[in-house]
Amino acid sequence: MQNRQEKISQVVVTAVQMRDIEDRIFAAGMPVVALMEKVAGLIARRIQEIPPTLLQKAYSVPSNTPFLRGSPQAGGSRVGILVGPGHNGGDALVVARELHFRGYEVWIYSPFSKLKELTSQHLQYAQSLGIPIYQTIEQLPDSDLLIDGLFGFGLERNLTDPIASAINQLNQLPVPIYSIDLPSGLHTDTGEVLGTAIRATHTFCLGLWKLAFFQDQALEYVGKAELIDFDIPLADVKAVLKDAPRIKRITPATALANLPLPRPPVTHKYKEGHLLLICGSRRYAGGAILTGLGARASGVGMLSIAVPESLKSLLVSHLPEALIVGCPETETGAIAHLQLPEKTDLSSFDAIACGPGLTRDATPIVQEVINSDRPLILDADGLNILAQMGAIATLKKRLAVTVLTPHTGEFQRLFPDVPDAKHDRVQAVREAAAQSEAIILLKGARTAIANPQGAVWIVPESTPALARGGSGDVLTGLLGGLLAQAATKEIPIEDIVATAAWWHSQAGIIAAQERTELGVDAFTLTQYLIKVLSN
Ligand SMILES: NC(=O)C1=CN([C@@H]2O[C@H](COP(=O)(O)OP(=O)(O)OC[C@H]3O[C@@H](n4cnc5c(N)ncnc54)[C@H](O)[C@@H]3O)[C@@H](O)[C@H]2O)[C@@H](O)CC1
Ligand SMILES: Nc1ncnc2c1ncn2[C@@H]1O[C@H](COP(=O)(O)OP(=O)(O)O)[C@@H](O)[C@H]1O
Ligand SMILES: [K+]
Repeated sequence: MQNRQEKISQVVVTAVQMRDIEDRIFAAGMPVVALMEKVAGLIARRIQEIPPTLLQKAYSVPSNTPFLRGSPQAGGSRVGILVGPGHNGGDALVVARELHFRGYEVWIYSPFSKLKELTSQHLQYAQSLGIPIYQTIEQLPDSDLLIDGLFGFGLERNLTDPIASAINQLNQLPVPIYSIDLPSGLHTDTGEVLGTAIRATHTFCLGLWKLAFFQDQALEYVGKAELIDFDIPLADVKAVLKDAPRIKRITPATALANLPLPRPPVTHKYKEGHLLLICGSRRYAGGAILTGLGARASGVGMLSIAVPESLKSLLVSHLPEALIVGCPETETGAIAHLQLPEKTDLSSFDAIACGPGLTRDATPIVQEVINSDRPLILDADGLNILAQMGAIATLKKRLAVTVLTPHTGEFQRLFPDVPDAKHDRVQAVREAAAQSEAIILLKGARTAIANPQGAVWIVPESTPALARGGSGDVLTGLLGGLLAQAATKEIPIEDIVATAAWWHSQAGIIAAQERTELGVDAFTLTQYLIKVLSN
């Protein structure tokens, strides 16, 4: 059985769900004031673990620097506490009080005249302790660190002046900012900037992961994110989420559980999946190689790769283990139609992945695989051709599962009527999956995957090192290989898709750690895939 921490770490909630969960806890008897003490106490302890050296230099530290633990020696540091009108401000004031007693030089910025009662009481007590309190931004003294308790998930509308311009000025200060719950100014669900927002170096997300943390548009505001677990009972989480479609963070445990490991001791290559890749053109030869290398890393039992005839010897030289199927070419060097070896047809394959490097001249072959009854992944030009056919109507006719792997541009071409994928990627991918009855993987800094039933999986961490031509081709091959291997097992396809996306991102992260964010070209990425499992 999974332990509580693992289960909590998978959960992602909206603001409304978080409010409902908290309400249940309060209704059950937990006093609000006690919970605030508990939560803020945990935050204060985390702040004390930041070594002074990191504080002074933190604004120049790369965003992937881990928190350093076990050095509670930061007494004497100057900490500015930014206090808003609600309970986010209340949390911040408890942190202010705790740090004051631990020997930090604390000041408070409290620009609002009307505060919630509990927040007001904490402010009054802080004042009685002699902690300086300022109402205007011009009065603020220097600090080594700012703690942002202006707004949490209670932010309701766009920020306006004077608080908006104060936030803009605070963002200019050369000190790290630690946000409580989420950076003030971000929409809790969409991650949209409501007027303006704090650019945090770190954010302590309280209790359960909020959706904003996984929306691309929020990432540059969130900085390094950490969950502060304050013992929300799982029963309350379940009670609130029971009927809602799930949004799940993919964790290492869930991803690894879906891998075809260990292999049964008695097996053979066709039992471990036969994947057909259809990719490449005279113009885009490399994409076919990268897709093949991604598939190789999946461990798939048999790999066939259909390419234009003129690419055959190139592919053989890079992937000697694969069966390379040379196909007749169009004048432009695209695959004209599929020409499989004798006694083979599409039913010979456990899965098909089609698209990287095809060019739009390969329409007949895309049509052919769409008409087949095989599990199918469409990527790149496969998606562009599908968009021309009319994605939703075409996909609804399919008899087997389809997985689409668009980036935002491809997504918009496929689903022009789904609301802007840049505004709320999670909602957009969910809607597209429901409309098309396909599984959709929307690529991005935080890749999101949805099934037609409305469930969503999110890759919680990745690296901009992957923003390079060809890394998507690697993912298509990897996913194809896993899908083919899963054909004989009873693992839901969407779980396989989530596993592939997680694996791909982890390989990028490990490669970037060793080689910097500039050292992860797509070929290199293929060489790091297996390290994710063997580390
Ligand atoms: N109750 C507790 O003890 C707990 C508190 N937590 C903290 O409480 C926060 C939620 O508290 P609240 O519900 O009080 O909400 P917030 O503190 O996020 O802010 C809401 C307050 O801001 C005002 N407001 C909203 N939008 C505004 C705008 N655009 N301009 C000016 N004012 C605006 C509202 O009128 C309200 O007073 C969480 O984010 C978290 O930090 C919880 O995480 C843990 C439990
Ligand atoms: N900023 C980023 N952070 C993390 N991953 C990224 C980022 N930008 C791109 N990626 C990942 O890199 C891959 C790019 O794929 P794609 O856009 O199809 O490009 P290509 O087809 O040229 O390889 C996707 O898996 C995507 O999620
Ligand atoms: K905040």
